[in-house]
Amino acid sequence: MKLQVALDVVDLPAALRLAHQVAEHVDILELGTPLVKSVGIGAVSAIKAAHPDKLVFADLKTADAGELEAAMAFEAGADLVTVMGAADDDTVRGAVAAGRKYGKEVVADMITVVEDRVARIREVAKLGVAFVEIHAGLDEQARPGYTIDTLLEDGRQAGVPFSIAGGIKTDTIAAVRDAGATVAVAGGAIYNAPNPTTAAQQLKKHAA
Ligand SMILES: O=C(CO)[C@H](O)[C@H](O)COP(=O)(O)O
Repeated sequence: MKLQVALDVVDLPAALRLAHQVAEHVDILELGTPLVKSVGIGAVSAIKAAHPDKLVFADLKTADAGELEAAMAFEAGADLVTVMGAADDDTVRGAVAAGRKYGKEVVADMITVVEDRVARIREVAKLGVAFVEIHAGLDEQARPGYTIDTLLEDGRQAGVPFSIAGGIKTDTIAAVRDAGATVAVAGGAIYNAPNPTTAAQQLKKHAA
């Protein structure tokens, strides 16, 4: 299972600093949606230039104009880009078409899809995405009683390649691996840690 760090900071120096602190222990460097909105698509190029040996993931969460937005990320140097799994099928198809053109990959982010999630995961998988990200966003995580258990159960049932995002920590990452995820995404557990390097190292260790 790969470890993906979500660089959920809002300025480029902070993103470069965090990437530098954790790169040794992670496989994928994700530019979080707020970072891209704050800095612009050029942030993708800056992270890729600093870490050409890492997969760079642009979390655009595209909701429309899939081909155009995915192409922007790939032109900037992204290896993977997200499109909303809740978007129109043609938006997902458009992003996938851009992926084929650039030889890069598209991930369907299932954030906000809660009802019939397994059925929608299977539908978007057929549209040609590399994998789906089964995801509880920060607002959902903040609700009382939140756990990642339903994400893991849907991953087990879906029967397609998936990643998990939703507040993964050192005490839950092994369950993510055991559910069969190809990628575990961790944001807050790393960027909120007193020592992000140690946090990334510990997550990688618990995922092994
Ligand atoms: O895309 C995101 C929020 O929409 C986050 O990057 C993702 O949820 C990972 O961060 P965390 O581990 O803090 O949940």
